[in-house]
Amino acid sequence: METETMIEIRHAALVTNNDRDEVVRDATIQVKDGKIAYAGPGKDAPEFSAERVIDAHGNIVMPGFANMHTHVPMNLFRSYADDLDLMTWLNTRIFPAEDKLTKESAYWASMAAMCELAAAGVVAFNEMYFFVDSIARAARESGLRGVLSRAVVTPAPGVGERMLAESKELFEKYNGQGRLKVFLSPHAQYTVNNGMLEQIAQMAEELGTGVHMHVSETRGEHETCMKEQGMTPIELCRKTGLLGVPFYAAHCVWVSEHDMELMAEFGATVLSCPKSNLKLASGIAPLEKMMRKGVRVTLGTDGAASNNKLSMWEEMTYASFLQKGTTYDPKAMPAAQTLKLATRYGAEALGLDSGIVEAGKDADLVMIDTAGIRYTPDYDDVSLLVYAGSDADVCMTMVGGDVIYEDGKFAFADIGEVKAKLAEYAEIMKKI
Ligand SMILES: N[C@@H](CCSC[C@H]1O[C@@H](n2cnc3c(=O)[nH]cnc32)[C@H](O)[C@@H]1O)C(=O)O
Ligand SMILES: [Zn+2]
Repeated sequence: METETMIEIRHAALVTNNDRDEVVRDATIQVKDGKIAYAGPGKDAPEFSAERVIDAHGNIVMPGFANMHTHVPMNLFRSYADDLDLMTWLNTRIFPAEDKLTKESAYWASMAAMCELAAAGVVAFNEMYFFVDSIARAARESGLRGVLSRAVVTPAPGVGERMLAESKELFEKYNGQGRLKVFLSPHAQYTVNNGMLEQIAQMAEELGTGVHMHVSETRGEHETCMKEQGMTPIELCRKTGLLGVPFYAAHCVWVSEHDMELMAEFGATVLSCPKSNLKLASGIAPLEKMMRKGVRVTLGTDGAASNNKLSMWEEMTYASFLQKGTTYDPKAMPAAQTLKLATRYGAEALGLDSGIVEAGKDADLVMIDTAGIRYTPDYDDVSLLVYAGSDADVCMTMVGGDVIYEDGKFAFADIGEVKAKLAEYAEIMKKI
């Protein structure tokens, strides 16, 4: 990867994403050693001996997205199984296809996802899957920040223990290496027994790491858990100790008032995937209510087989509009708050030092090309981004000061090769 240590971006419209939601016109952003050295009015910028100057000529610079729930190798399964509910989708189509995955195919599918994420302005992703070595390899090559986790399931005695041991090895191998971190991951309440949930909570406590889990995704999950365990999945997470460690709960569509209070009390993070929840007909998560109760809410896409795009732009639109539409309150999830859910709140939840564009932060930035007709006229840049923006507008993605994507080109991948590999592996899936 070609890297310059000192880059200066001039004449940008800077969406800082700070507490005051400041937008700075004709801004200069100076990047040195992976960090933002200066971000503010161009006229006040200090002298800077840049190795590269980017003339942003009015383009928007904003913090990159944190995609908080992904299964990146599932890029191989896009359009493979549509129009099914979660359980039918998993049991009849996805699990059999996953049996045919290999280290190599999982790597190339992850590479495809890295390209899709980088080109759409994502700087960090929070991942749950298996073939974690393949994912780590793709993530490292891409330069994206990745929080990886090995999903644990307990279909038969001994299986979960083996997967948990593997999770610990992965933690030792990758956590804190470069831009990678490692969490633990019970797949879901309906695939993991209570004893294993307790073991995972204990190990997370010992390792000092987080836990990423699918929680209360469907009505069936909620009802079965109530019937069999006499409590909700979130209440079970408290009972087994999972809420006592940094806890990252994907979906949370079927949550009770008490669940929301528990999540607020324990500081859990909700990873909402509004599009995936709609496509699998799981429902709509009550984000507005959760936020009013003090729960930290962030956004993710889920995998390419249930979305079917890894677009944080679309998640922002769906998240905001669904809350407005279901609460009958147009003030619900306004643009600036929605942008924070998709960027800063995720970065903060993952312990990253980005999500705001200001001096001292890591330079995890994206540049938005404002030449398109949708950016004219320009009354409000944040509104334009959230309500009118899209993947295609991203013209540059920078992580830790490294430009990993620019004007259709990837610093880390030959897109033709990635596409050819996926086409080849798809032939195997077609035979199932
Ligand atoms: N069965 C694997 C471990 C599971 S990886 C994570 C799993 O989550 C599945 N998955 C993807 N999206 C969702 C979702 O929205 N809800 C529940 N599971 C999902 C995905 O297909 C994958 O099987 C093994 O043998 O090691
Ligand atoms: Zn998922």
